[in-house]
Parts: sequence; C-alpha cells; structure tokens
Amino acid sequence: MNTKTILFTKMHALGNDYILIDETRGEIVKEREKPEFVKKICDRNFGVGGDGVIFVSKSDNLDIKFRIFNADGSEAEMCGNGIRCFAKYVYEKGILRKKRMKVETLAGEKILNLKTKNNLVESIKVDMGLATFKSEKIPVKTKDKTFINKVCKLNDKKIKLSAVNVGNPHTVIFVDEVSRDYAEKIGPVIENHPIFPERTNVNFVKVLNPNEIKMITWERGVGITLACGTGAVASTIVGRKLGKLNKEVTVNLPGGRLKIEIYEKNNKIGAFMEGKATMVFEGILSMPWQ
Ligand SMILES: N[C@H](CCC[C@H](N)C(=O)O)C(=O)O
Repeated sequence: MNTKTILFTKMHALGNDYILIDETRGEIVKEREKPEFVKKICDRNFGVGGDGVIFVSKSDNLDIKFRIFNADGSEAEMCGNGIRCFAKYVYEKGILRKKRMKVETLAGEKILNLKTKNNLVESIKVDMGLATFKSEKIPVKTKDKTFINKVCKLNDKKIKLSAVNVGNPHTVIFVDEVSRDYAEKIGPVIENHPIFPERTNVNFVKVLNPNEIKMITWERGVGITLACGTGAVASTIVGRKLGKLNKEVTVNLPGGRLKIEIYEKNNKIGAFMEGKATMVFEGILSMPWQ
C-alpha cells in the first residue's frame, strides 16, 4: 500500500485547538473514514493533538462550508472558536478573500465579519444566530416545552439545569465558584444523561456582575476545554433570559476572554461573538498511520 501525505494546519482560539484540513480541491479524508481519522489525529500522544478537526470545503450555495468534528470523532453542528480559526485560515490562505463571509454549517448559515491589518486577520465577529429554548429542538427528552432552571438530582445532589440550543446543544449551570474538578465530575454525567438524546455540552458559570461572567465547559465529545465559544454564547443567553446579565458581556474562560453582544428579535435571543484566532504550525501527515 503506498503512503499519502496530508497537509494540515494547527490553530487555536483561546487555547481551544483545532486541526484544519483543506478539502476545497477535493476530498482528502474519505467520508466514512473521517471519525476514525479524527480520533487518531486528535490524540495528544499518538497523534498531532487537538480538541477536534475542521474540514474546509466548497459550498453549493454560500461562500464556503465549515465542518467540525470533536476529538471523539463525533460531528458537531457548530463551533464558535473553530469558526474563527476557519475564517482566519481561509482568508489568509487566499481560499476566500472576503471580509464578510457567508458560511455553510450544520447549524445553518453563519455571517462572519473579519477585521484585517496588512492582509492578516486580527479578529472575527460572528453572528451566532438566534437561540432556541424549545425542548424538542435542543433536544431534551421532557414533557416540558422548555428546560429552564430545572432542579435535577445528580449523584445525590440537587442542581439547577437550563438547556438551550445555539446551533449545538448546551446545558448551563450557575455556580458560586467555577471549579475544574467539579466540572470534570459532573460534566460527563450530564453530557451523557439519557434526557439528552444527542448528548450536550455542559457549562459551569459564575456571574461576576451583569456585564461579566466566569465559566468553564465540559464539551460534548471532548471533555474540559480551555474555551468554548458556543458555550460562552449559550451561558450569556441563558443568563440574559434569567435576568442576570445585560446585553454586553465579557466572558472569562480558562484560555482567555470573549466578548458577547446579545440581541433580541421576534421574542428570541441571539448573540454576536467577537474574538481572535491563532495559526500555530503547518504539518505534513504521512498516511496510513504507521
Ligand atoms: N463540542 C461541541 C463542538 C465544539 C464547540 C466549541 N469548541 C466552541 O468553541 O463552540 C459540540 O459537540 O457541540
């Protein structure tokens, strides 16, 4: 069997790190092999290491297509940090030289506005769209139409959960103190709880003041990450819904800060997320795995 080489680019946004592969000139990793490939390349000992893989491909009806796979090989609908990495990648590599991008994702069309200097992308503002609290859309298996501030018993402790979909499913828990240990203990129990048929991301959030929160996320398909863009959006929107937050919120994540700007439209809540992304290194993989 002859080997083939695969070019990849390692990037991160606030330490949430991704491996990007350009499939705009044709498929690089066969569709049915993508989950296994992702699991191997994301392994931090036996592979390159990363929270996931982002595939860049042509879109039939928008500017470009974004796909994101978690480190466990599962495909997610959307990724806030990942799409900022994606925007910087496609712009600086000349794949899509537009400062306003219409991106196709599994969570629908996303509009990105890039700030550039000397042809380099300095920051990216993403319209993350409108959230839904409808249980059937999150999805959450419950007779209740929404799942907000629900008291649940986990490991003999009562905690209050709020579920929301911001393109992908999130659960938000407001805590007195943000603790990685607590997130690692409770996160996987909630991620895999049977009331979440598609699993869920789990956000632990402390409100510092109506314009600032501190949080940590146990991500679906990954575990604890240094930042979660959709988690920051979900936490801010739930906080706004519960009257805890204003419209401009600074989100403090382990890997750094994100700016979230809430908007309200047709009785729904949406958000803009603005932040940077960083290109770390380019690499060459020789396949098949030795
Ligand atoms: N683990 C998430 C996808 C990545 C989201 C996160 N890294 C972000 O920045 O939004 C999910 O399965 O929905």
